[in-house]
Amino acid sequence: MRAMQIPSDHPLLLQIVDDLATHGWSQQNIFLPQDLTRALAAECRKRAAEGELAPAAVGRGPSSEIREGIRGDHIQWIEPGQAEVCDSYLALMDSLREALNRGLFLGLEDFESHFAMYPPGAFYLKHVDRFRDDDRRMVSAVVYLNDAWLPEQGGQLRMYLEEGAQYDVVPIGGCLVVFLSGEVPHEVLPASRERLSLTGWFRRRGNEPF
Ligand SMILES: O=C(O)CCC(=O)C(=O)O
Ligand SMILES: [Fe+2]
Repeated sequence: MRAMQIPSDHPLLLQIVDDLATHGWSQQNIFLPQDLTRALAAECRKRAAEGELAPAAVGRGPSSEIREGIRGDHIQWIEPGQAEVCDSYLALMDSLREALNRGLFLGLEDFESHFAMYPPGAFYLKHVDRFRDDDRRMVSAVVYLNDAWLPEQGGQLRMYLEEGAQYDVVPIGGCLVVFLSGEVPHEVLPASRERLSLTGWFRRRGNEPF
């Protein structure tokens, strides 16, 4: 798979920056190239088959716990150097990080991300992506890895926007959704089929002294 670095002034990235600045979120239906989407989906399925995905926890640190009544996805955190396809994804997200820093002066320093697999019927109740005791997450970015998804199969990402508005994203392969982590409550609706994605967060530096 080709390395996916693209210039941080690519029109698609500038569009995302502009959307975030004007309304706090952006949806790009054709973001990941089809071959990369397929390869990432295969990598996610392989890891699931090998038992590497684990039920996701709610919260952070010692108080985090598995609560399927809140979220029912299985995840695995991604590290650089594990797989070429994942490195291609990380390179693409790094270009987006640079574009966000250039356009919005967010001071984003790193990116953490995981594969997520929602079995049929699994959901993630309404939440925001920032922890009470850790506000480093600034921008959330989700890419979907599902072939030929139909709206009637469910699994939408529902975002709660200003003035009571709601917006649903159908998790179609190759689509990217980006939003301000602390400002957009959202939920994942249950689906009638397995739902695959990569979810990540751009983070700024913490407030530790020195
Ligand atoms: O998969 C999605 O559409 C969103 C997942 C999500 O909200 C999360 O992992 O925090
Ligand atoms: Fe979330």
